[in-house]
Amino acid sequence: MKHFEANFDGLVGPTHNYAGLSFGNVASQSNAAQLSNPREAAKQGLKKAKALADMGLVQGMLAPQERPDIHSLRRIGFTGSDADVLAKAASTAPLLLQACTSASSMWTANAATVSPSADSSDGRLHFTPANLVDKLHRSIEPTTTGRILKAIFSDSRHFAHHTHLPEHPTFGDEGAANHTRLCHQYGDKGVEVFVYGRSVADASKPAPKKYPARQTLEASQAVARLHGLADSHTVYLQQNPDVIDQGVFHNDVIAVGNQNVLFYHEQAFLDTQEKLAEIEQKMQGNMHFIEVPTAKVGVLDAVKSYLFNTQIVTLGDGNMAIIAPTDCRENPAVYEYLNSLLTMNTPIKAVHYFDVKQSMQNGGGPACLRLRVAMSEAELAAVNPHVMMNDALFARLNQWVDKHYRDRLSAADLADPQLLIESRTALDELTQIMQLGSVYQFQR
Ligand SMILES: N=C(N)NCCC[C@H](NC(=O)CCC(=O)O)C(=O)O
Repeated sequence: MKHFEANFDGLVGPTHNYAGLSFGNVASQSNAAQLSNPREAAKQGLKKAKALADMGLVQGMLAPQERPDIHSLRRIGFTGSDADVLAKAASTAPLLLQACTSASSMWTANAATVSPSADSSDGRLHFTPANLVDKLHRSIEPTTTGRILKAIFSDSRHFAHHTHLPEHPTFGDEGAANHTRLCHQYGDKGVEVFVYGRSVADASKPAPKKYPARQTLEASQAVARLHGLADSHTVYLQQNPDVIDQGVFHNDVIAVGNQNVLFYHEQAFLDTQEKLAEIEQKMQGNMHFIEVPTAKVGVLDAVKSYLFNTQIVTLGDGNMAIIAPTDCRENPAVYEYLNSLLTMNTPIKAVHYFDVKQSMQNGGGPACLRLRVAMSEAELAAVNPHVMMNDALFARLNQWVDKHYRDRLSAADLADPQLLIESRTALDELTQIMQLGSVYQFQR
């Protein structure tokens, strides 16, 4: 049977805005209070997703979440009509309103950790939504994320869904952004590499000093247990705390893997040589480790351009291509590196550039926008077909965006009760397009 890796991209929601909510994420902080363009953001994302589908890859879309999240605002004591709740939150606690209005669920690399059936002990594909406890605006995502995933991967003979980990800093979990599944062929049992920023139990491990380490070792281990992964095929790797302090808030800002390729920055990890040897041994050889030296691309250039927040995809002919943000083409050192990479005799033979600047300004590159699900043809046949990208869905979603999305949003607009109505109207229609059922609180 044929196996492949599908990408499920997050559809950008109607409240996409720049609120500067992510301490430690340089782009989010430096673009705070800029005007955003939700319509353009959604269209940039759709264009990238469609281009991958056109390359012959299996591509799906994940629905955005309900924002402003009136239910969270009510839970913290704002009362009255929906418009009253918005007005009171805006005047007394604008930060809380911003947190409850972020479209951050668009970065589906943080939606969940996914283990393919070849890796799990029960032969099913496993999903654990990430609790995202490090950031208030993201910590309100996992329940709805779980519902959306269940509405798409509903067949329990193929798919197993877990509840997100306990909402405590011990289990800080950022999902697939800190997880890379390596393999030879997609249907083979792979090696799942979990990259953590700190350990709660082991104080001897170093931790960053300036910015938070969002992912803990304890969370990674819990997910591996839930998914029934074998120790012989699992590797725990610590991220270099110094690079977290330079703005590498997720591992996928400094490393990316696909099949037997691991593409990473020289400074990405701790104990690099020892850990790469463990990966090589667990993969039983034939790995391509592509290390980018600091002398060629510094950490700051990597963070600015998102060289490692690229997608590495395997095309029909077996060759790999890199899906990069146009920011990589605009950075001379990075562009030169990517051009030289194509001559280096690795499986990567092409680079394709996409403009996802609306997302980039919040620290989300091409790889943040997608959740990878390696699966078989039989598993794909069990997926809700109405979320899969094709000409018809692309046209339908573009029309839907044109109909419902604004082309500018400022901080002041977040309190506009009309924005809430527009957002709910759009999402209600989207659940029909994607046949998701009532996944949103306002529909229940
Ligand atoms: N690297 C991956 N996989 N994802 C990127 C997530 C970016 C997101 N930005 C934000 O949430 C900014 C929102 C704001 O400031 O308005 C975050 O920091 O969690």
